Amino acid sequence: MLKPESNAKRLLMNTTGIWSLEVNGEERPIAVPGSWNEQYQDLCYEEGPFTYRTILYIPEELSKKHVRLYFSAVNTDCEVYLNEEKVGENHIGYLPFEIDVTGKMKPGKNELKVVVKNELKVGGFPSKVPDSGTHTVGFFGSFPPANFDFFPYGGIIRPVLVEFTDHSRILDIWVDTSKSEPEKKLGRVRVKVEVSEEAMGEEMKIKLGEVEKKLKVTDRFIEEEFVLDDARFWCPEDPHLYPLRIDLERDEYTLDVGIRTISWDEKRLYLNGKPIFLKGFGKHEEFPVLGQGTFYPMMVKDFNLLKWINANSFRTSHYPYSEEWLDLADRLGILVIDEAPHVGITRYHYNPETQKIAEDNVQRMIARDKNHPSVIMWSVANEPESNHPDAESFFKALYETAKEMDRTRPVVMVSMMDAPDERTRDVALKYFDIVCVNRYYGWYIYQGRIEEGLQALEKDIEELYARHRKPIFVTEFGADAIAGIHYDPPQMFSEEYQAELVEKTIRLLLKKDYIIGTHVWAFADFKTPQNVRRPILNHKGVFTRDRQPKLVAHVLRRLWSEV
Ligand SMILES: O=C(O)[C@H]1O[C@@H](Oc2ccc([N+](=O)[O-])cc2)[C@H](O)[C@@H](O)[C@@H]1O
Repeated sequence: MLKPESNAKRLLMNTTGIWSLEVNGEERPIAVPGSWNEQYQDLCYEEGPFTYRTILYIPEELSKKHVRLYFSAVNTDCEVYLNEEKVGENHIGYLPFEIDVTGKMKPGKNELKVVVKNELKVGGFPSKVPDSGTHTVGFFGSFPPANFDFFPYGGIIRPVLVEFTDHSRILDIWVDTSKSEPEKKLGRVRVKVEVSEEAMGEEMKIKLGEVEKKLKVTDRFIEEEFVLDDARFWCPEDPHLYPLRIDLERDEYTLDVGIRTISWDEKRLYLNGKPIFLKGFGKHEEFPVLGQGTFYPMMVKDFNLLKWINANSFRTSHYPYSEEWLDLADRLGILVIDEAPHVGITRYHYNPETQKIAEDNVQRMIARDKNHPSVIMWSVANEPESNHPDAESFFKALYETAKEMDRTRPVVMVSMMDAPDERTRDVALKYFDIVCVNRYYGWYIYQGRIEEGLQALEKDIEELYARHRKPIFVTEFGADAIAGIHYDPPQMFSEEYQAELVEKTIRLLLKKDYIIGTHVWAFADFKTPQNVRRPILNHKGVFTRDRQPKLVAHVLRRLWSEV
């Protein structure tokens, strides 16, 4: 599935703006994209279902085109109706889905209706804590009872687009540069294009940079290889993109291609044959008032801050982000660990039906993001209950699903398990290419005792390496700091404590030659469900929720300029 594009042969209509939301038979204005929870106080904790409506006006000539509705993301379960006819449904958030409505758009006025429910479900997506009784403590008494640590925002969170094309059209494009030889500056770009039946017999032009190939379309799938001498390899220092242009007689599509290779061995991760160390963060796509609604200034600001702080990467914890994040990452040279919307997976997910859904989610993420040079790794889940015996076959299947679609990138699962305590033994981590772990020494354990925490961390990491003999990526560590709180000697929740813990953890991990990266949790403060550990926000941000630096930001900026 290709992201809709506007060009000389394709027309794109954006429905962004004020839609109508029906709540208990009453109509209210609602912004799309956005989350309902932050636009109305009385809807803050509501799961719906709520009915969204908007009107689409279509000129007559466009109603005869191939028409596709593209929902960039709806959280979470939804049914879509066009002029009162049900045209589609979708059941996972954070991933796009398309609906072919060719022949169903009338000239003039059309009503688009979307019924959305954002229900937390035990064993479902989004995941609910199995026991959410009011007398349980800590996260298990959270409200709303999300089985994860960020606010479960609902609604049409990303743009809804209507794309008009000819019936003869380009359906998908795959780009593979993994056979390139960086030492020889030799770029090999394999391009595969899928077209509709109607394109058969047409002439196609495929142009990469200055090289153009012409051919006659005789098959739904067309494959070509471009060989470039003296290629500019895409990397954080020089994120060079070559425009790839596909032309049919009645359709066209342009995609930016970065030529680069990814590889790994027992100890290291390599970009273009050279070891790369990942410096950066886990983060969230959320903001006051907007909830999880797409918001472009925040993306530009966050990339600006990533550059300012000398980071080279981030993880799209704990769901795929808006596609524009990846377009910007390609352009600016930031590496991305792309994570499936699988957070809070428990033993209640380990059944064939849910496994099928999870496999589908992984496939949909890879289908969406496969062509981005910035995506360096696929993560199939964050912190599942992976010490449960049934986790083994579940995650093995997700690993294989990802590998079947893409053998060129490492596939990982982010584990909070496999610590020295035998009860945390991870049964699935062994299947993955790189060992990714989240560790909170000096925070949840060894509270207030940074030095002892570091010793325990070192032992833990050494044991992990001895068990797995694979590169280790510490995908989370950190401490809450409430901006403006200072304390000496450093106390938990002070800016000093966070700065010391983060700096010392990174310095310790840098000494191990099998550590391929350290990602601080988190980039910025973010809203969570209500519970005793969270004064409205998770305060582990290196930046505040409105993107101002805490003390640790200055420390990281200096540290990361040296490594
Ligand atoms: O807690 C955090 O700040 C972050 O850590 C991770 O979740 C944990 C929650 C509790 C414990 N614990 O009690 O040990 C450890 C980890 C999650 O990946 C992340 O979404 C969350 O925001």
